[in-house]
Amino acid sequence: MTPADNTEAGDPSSATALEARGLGKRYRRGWALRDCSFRLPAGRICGLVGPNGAGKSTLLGLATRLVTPTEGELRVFGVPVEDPAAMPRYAFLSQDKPLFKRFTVAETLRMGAELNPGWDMAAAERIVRAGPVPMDAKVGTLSGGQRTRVAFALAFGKRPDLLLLDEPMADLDPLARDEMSSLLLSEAVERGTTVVMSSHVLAELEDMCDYLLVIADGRIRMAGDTDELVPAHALVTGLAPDGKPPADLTPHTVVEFRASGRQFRALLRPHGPLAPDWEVSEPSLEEVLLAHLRSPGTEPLFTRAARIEDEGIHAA
Ligand SMILES: Nc1ncnc2c1ncn2[C@@H]1O[C@H](COP(=O)(O)OP(=O)(O)OP(=O)(O)O)[C@@H](O)[C@H]1O
Repeated sequence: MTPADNTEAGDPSSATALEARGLGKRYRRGWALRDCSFRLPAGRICGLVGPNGAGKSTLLGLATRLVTPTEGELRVFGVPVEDPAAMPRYAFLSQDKPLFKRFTVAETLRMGAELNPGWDMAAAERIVRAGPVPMDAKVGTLSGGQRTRVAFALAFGKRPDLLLLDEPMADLDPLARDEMSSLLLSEAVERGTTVVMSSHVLAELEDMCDYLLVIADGRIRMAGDTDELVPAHALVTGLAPDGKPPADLTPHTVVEFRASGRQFRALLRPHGPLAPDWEVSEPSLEEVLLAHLRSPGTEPLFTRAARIEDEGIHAA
């Protein structure tokens, strides 16, 4: 797909917000991200999940030009990320949310207006006022949660088509977290903004995200629509008298196997009928994620929407 195909298409929902091909970043210590190929369709709320050091911030850094790739390419709405034309399309909220402490909230928003041609002051003020955060307060005097709200206002005021968030809710109390997630969802849905949000809170991802990128050891392990990824798995329990995986499991991709006493419990991707004497249920998103995070060696799984052709990746 050419950039023109992607950005000029009448239906924005048919566009691709992010597309990575063979993307990789190597530091002196080794690869932080490797062989990263995926597609994120526009308009999705995408959770970026993985253990500490998996490569999530590196991927967000590559998407915002804070990190230079060692290999491969990344496109934002069809435009190579290094092309200045990509910059107005996205906003980034980093973990440390850098803001000028001596500026008041109002001055911070005015700075946003001056730096961003498409600035939407009404939207930025609405987000701040819902706090409530006093407009004349210096940023340095605000609580962590209030600062997060101002940072969100700065990001949304830019009216980005793609919003990249690195653990945005980490410093919020449960109430503020709930409030900011609703705000994030309603603002994103209203404008069709694509969101990529890294988080360690699996319940948060389950509530908010309709798309997932799961990373472990610098590689994409699972990518695609949540409502296809989860049903591609089954949670089965059955008899394993010797504590070993029974032969009936062989045709299936076993993500995780646990034996206790004479019973086993396995999370698997079925390939064909399951043994009739097993008890089978559909796992929750959290169960699927935990099993994959505990078993990073499992064959990667990509749904059709996430898959980059000819990369030898198995579709769900
Ligand atoms: N500037 C850097 N120089 C050297 N190594 C780095 C640098 N930034 C990241 N790394 C390494 O790259 C790997 C991926 O780090 P990254 O910060 O992307 O992980 P993460 O998934 O965001 O982790 P966390 O959940 O802890 O924030 C880690 O091994 C990290 O030590």
